[in-house]
Amino acid sequence: MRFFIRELKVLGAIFLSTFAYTTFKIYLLRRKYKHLPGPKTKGILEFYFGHYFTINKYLSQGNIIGQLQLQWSKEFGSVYVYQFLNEMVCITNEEESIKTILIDKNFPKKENIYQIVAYPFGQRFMGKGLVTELNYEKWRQRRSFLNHGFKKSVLIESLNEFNSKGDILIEKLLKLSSEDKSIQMLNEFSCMALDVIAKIAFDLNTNSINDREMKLNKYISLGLEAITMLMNDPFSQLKPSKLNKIKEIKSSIVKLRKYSVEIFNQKIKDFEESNLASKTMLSTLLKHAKTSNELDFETLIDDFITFFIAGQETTANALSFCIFELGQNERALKKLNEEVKTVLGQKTEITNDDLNKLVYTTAVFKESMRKWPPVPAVNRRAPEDVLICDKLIPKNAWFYVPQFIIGRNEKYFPKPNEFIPERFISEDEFSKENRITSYTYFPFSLGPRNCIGQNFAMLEGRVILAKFIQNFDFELDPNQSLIIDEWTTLRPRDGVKVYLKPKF
Ligand code: HEM
Repeated sequence: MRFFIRELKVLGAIFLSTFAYTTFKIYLLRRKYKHLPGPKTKGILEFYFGHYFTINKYLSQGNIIGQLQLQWSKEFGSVYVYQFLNEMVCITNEEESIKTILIDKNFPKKENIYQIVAYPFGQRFMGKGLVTELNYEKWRQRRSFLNHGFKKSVLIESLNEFNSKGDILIEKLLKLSSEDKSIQMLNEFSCMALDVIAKIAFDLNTNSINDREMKLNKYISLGLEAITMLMNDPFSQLKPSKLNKIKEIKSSIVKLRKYSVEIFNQKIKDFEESNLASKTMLSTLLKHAKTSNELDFETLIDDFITFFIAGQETTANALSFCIFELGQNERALKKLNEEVKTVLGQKTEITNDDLNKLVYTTAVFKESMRKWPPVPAVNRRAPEDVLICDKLIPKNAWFYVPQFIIGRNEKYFPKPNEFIPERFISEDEFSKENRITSYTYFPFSLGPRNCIGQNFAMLEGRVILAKFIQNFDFELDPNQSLIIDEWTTLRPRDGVKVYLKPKF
């Protein structure tokens, strides 16, 4: 009994000292950021947890975090901070500050956030792939040899592949449209985008557009859901209500890896037989792996998975948002229809010349990424003190760099909640009222760690949007919610359901 009491005392002492230490650390943290504006915390609970409860309540009401941050931005100005558990999140919506963080200082990615992306719930997901590689030297080496394949001039050679996957999608939509049911466009775009990246990057014929059993989409979605769950609520792992979901997610990530290893091994065999003559991204990776001691098999799989995820989700969401907005904006849809009819008529093979003429189509794609940037923010850490909007931000601050919020800053984008593609057309008067620069509009991020696939996405997005408009009239199904979810990427909750009417 006496032994038990002694144990209890020791445990009590450990608990008390941990509690005192945590309290002191949080007190110091809050003091360091006291000079900065931002929503204040109330009471003892918020002293420890910051705005954790406010944020989770807000999200549970069907909102995305960007909307709350946007409200705070309007209230607290161009730079502000809020506490989230034991960290301070620093948000700025000023052009100059974006330049400082992403270009001039080129602050590194915030380690613990990208660690979640790499290993959600401890499962290797993107691992040390290009998005989540935090070792600058290793990343730089890989990025520099991969860059070539993503140059516009190189990708234009693959326009036929974008066209042919687009045609398969149109065929499928034609069939579905005869069934007199509404069609969920996000689903269809996701399958198409998966097939495009599989073919162009890895010379793989996944045919998920026509293969309902293709599981890759589901595995990827669940992995992304895991990341968002952990970012919004690091305690989700401890909540019994989430246990089944987490089990499903973990098993899905394991299956994704297993599937990737299988196809990757098959591809390696094919490539060895063809002496790595192909010019796809996969052969570039394999060639590099042969000459570099750094790149092991698991990292190759990480990159394989990374390119599937980064190349599929984002583009599919961007395209779905185009349909989402066009379905609610008759005027823009009419103009787009007219342009596509004039430039393309009934031709099926879209060339680079056609794309140059599809000015309004390009503007629609860009405007939809302004309102709904598929990647709504990137996370950086300041390894040194830095002046942002004349305010001193302390070393190690967490910068949440929000494409979503800047895209809705009235100073740069008048009528920010309206969908007005003309703001991206330099000849249009309205574009002059906007201030669109690399630092106010950056859906693909900025600086050395910007999106390697942006040319790819711009080609794919415009080809597919133009083909869709060329072939169909459509109406949004009124029986759907227009709520937007954030699963790392932004996505329409009901996937944009439409009724299609073929034009020909
Ligand atoms: C509309 C489509 C797309 C959007 C909005 C988008 C956006 C972004 C953003 C914001 C980043 C920076 C992420 C960060 O710093 O955390 C990024 C990185 C990346 N994206 Fe994209 N992306 C798109 C399409 C693509 C495509 C089609 C590919 C591949 C073919 C791709 C591959 C990548 C990769 C590999 C990175 C990491 C680059 C690096 O760190 O070196 N993305 N993308």
